Amino acid sequence: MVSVPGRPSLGDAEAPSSSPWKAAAPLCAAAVLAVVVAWCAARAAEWAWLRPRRLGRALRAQGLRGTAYRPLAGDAPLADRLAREARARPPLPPGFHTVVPRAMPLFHHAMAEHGKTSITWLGPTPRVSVSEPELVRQVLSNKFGHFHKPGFGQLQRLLHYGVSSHEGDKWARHRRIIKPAFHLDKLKRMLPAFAASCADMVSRWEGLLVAAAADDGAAPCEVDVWPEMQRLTGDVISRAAFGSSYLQGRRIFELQEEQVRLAMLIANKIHIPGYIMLPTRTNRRMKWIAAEIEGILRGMIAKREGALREGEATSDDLLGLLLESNMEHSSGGGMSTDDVIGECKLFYFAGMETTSVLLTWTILLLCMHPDWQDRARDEVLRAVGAAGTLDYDGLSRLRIVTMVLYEVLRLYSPLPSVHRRTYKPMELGGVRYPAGVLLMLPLLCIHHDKGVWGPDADEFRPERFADGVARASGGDAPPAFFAFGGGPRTCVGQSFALLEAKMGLAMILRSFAFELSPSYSHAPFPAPLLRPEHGAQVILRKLP
Ligand code: HEM
Repeated sequence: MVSVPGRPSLGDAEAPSSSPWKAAAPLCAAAVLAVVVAWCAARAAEWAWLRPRRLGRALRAQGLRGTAYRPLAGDAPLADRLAREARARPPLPPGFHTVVPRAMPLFHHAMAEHGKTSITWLGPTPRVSVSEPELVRQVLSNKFGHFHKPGFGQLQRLLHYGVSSHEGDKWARHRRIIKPAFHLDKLKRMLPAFAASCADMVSRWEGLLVAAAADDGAAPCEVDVWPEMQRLTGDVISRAAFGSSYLQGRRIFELQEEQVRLAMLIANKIHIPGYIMLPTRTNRRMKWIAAEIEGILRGMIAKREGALREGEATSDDLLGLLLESNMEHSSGGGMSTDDVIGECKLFYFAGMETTSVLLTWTILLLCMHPDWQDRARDEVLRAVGAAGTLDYDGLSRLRIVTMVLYEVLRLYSPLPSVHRRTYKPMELGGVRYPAGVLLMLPLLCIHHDKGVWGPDADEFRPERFADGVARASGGDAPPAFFAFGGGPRTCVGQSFALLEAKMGLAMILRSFAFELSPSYSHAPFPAPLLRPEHGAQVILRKLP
């Protein structure tokens, strides 16, 4: 650049005009940042504090009352005391199953104090628990589209994202495509897969008994049936979902098991917005597993779709049936590959732990009620013999086993509660709810309600199901049995679960006798399914 002495150079001339901008730039950036921070803080305050308070005020104005368990508001001692009392309860008197105060102490307390529709605060957000069966039925039927499932966080999306998370048209489309895969005719064809998994378990237990006998000459041995049932139902769903690709299915199952363990580790931090995005070791591992599972499923789906296009018959497994149904619906808008992956992941989550919880409590209750164990075993031996094949006809003859399973589902409902959020302002049971209220339907409490089930509601009495579910709660009232939910979103896999449970129980009953081990301690704990907190130790004996 040429500069003439005494005159400012071009560079000098430019300098004064650009310098105010240069000086202002950091100020502008700081101002923008301050606005963004203030906006985020206002949004966070609105969602985390102001909005819940407004909802609480609106509910109280409607006459609803409740109990708050807000540690910061000095309510912690009450919550602590209830939780302590629930855990320190003495052993149950034989025949009685007072599960609710132990498994849901806070809601039990709120309902005892404030009635069947009451509010509970676990933090600033009010939850309304509704336990009048007629109102629960109205919420689940969702006739006017007033209710949605509560929002699903990023963690849940990582674990599974299928029909249970969708709403509106997307939910209806997925449900239409999935439903045929669970049709009874299709389930009948999956029975050999169920039988193979049960036979593996029985021979494993026989091996344990042989080893125990070799050790000290005494034949019985102790088994914790909780992990055993998890293994069984994981195996069943791997075979039923992926047929010949069963080994890949098992790999998915193992990966998902690890994912659930990791999810439990971070469960108490997940309400922090964006927490799952942080590059912590657990988060990175979670994402790696999600990508690995997706990779395996994508490969399987591509192979099966290719075979379908070539006109090859699908196999009788859930994935094959799902793809077949998807192809039939493709003209009216089928599911994308990502959707199919989401549904496959959901089958594990929805189907595995629920059924293992049911089978575990069934074995424990049959230990506590040996007369029913004998009656159920006699029935199995009469219906199918000690070594006969357990086919669909044989399983449908098992009346006592079915009654036992329903009674266990009532007393120890695997899903103790389900949730809904009001989507629009609406009225329910004479109370006007604004949009955005979280409703908790405590299925377990309803199943133990003496006003509904009679004074023996806490007793194990399978004979109440002798005339079917519809008449079990007595009188002409519609059934107050919600173990599989209700309305259009009722469990799509309930026939699958019941067939699997009948098969598993029948195979165990005809090979083994069982009683509670002295090391067992009774502690139903919702985490979030109702599992035995300290395991389910039983003493097994091989039947002659
Ligand atoms: C004892 C076993 C089971 C119990 C107690 C159970 C319970 C339930 C309940 C209560 C719901 C309704 C949730 C709500 O309304 O928010 C549900 C939904 C669902 N269940 Fe099950 N379930 C069991 C087994 C299974 C199995 C074996 C499968 C599949 C393999 C399955 C798949 C599903 C699916 C996909 C949904 C969502 C349905 C929808 O939103 O449209 N479940 N289950």
